[in-house]
Amino acid sequence: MASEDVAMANAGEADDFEAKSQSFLAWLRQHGTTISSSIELADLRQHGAGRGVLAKDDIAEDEELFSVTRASILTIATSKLPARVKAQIDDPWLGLIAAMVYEHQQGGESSWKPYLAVLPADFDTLIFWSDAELQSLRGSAVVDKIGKVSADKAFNERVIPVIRENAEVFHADDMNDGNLLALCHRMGSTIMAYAFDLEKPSHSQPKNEEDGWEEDDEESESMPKGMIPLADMLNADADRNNAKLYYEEDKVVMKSIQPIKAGEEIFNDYGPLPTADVLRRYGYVTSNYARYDVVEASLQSIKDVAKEQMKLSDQVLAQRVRYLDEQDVLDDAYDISRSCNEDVEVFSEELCILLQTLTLPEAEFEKSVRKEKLPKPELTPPSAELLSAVLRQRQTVYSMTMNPNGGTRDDMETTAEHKSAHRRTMAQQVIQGEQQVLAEALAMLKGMSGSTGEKRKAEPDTGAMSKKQKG
Ligand SMILES: C[S@@+](CC[C@H](N)C(=O)[O-])C[C@H]1O[C@@H](n2cnc3c(N)ncnc32)[C@H](O)[C@@H]1O
Repeated sequence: MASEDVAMANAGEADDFEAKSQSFLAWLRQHGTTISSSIELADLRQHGAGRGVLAKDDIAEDEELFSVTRASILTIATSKLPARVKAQIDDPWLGLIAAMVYEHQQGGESSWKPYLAVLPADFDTLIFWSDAELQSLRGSAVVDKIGKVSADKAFNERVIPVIRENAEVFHADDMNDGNLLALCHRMGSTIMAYAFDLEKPSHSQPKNEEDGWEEDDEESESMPKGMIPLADMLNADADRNNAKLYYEEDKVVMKSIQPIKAGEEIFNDYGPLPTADVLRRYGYVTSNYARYDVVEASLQSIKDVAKEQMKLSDQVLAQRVRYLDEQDVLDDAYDISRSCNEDVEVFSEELCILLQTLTLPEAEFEKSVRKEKLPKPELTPPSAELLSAVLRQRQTVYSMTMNPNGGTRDDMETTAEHKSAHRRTMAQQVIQGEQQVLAEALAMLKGMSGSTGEKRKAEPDTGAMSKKQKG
């Protein structure tokens, strides 16, 4: 939504918004939260960013901004959900969903009521998009990562039956399965955008100190999850991250990691996410994350183009792919990154090995197999040409329904129409970002292959390398 629309839509609840913030702050203090007098919880709806935390005074590096007691973090362990019900759900993420559904259903009886009142009830995360809205993201691999089907299966099979079985505990007697599923979606999306993976106190150091980013998905899935009041009121900005959460024995502490000027916003670190994933997980887009944008090239698309371009028989293609699988270097899909992203290669080593393997002359491939060696992770002219063809084909898959007015029209009347238009505008930004990735990658490949776009026969390895591999 444009900021005026957000302001208009929110005008009616202005007082309510502020009253909720105040009662949340009072609740935090009652529960042992300490808050530096140099920061404030602010209304950033004019900027389309809900609540956020601002510096009121200049803040030095490594200054404590606030601390939250472990007991006020909402987890499956701290929730008042009866132990016998907790024992029925053994997954950290589903457990927290059940705990949040329980606390939400307790209404005024919940110890977290003033906190739950500042959490959103409405989301723009992709799980809530209609099929028509998702069409505007066609081409982006993010559409296949939403996971609605598997989430619904988990809710329907592992959470809702537990709620039904304990309907009295959950005050869910008069709720049908549709209402319960909607509540699971709401809590699941809240967790995705707000929850933290809780580290053990003994670490007493920032999340994943090694590189400052979040741990990978697999590691993250098994960690206990918790909703940390106030810590989750920090917005994010890939370019201006200035705060970090530290885990101590009986509290968590947010500290500045660089000097912050009075009036500046305090940002937490959401990780090096492509714009598409910021939209999927957090329901908004910003150009700040564009340097992390990627385009996925699937193994299948590479095989299809190789078959056509290199004139490989099915048998040869299968033999080469099998060899890479046996060597454990085969992926289902390969990310193409941007050269301005210093953290990764534009073309990964695994992708280069695949392309090399597919373009090697037969005798060289057989030699590699005999010696049990993989081709070097380099881009030779033939492999650069193969990749160019893959990426040119990839360009054609994207949704082409660009809206020159940025999604909004004068004749839009309902909130639903505005919401849908806003979502399509965000989708456009994702698609444009991915097309930029493709355009840059193709320009780089042109330099490597000297390609005119015409097909060339496979040539022996001449050792051309991608920009970053050289460095
Ligand atoms: C952890 S919460 C941060 C607090 C949130 N603004 C609120 O009012 O509750 C994450 C959510 O904040 C919003 N958000 C975070 N960073 C943002 C930004 N830079 N611009 C706009 N919205 C942002 C997104 O809606 C996201 O899902």
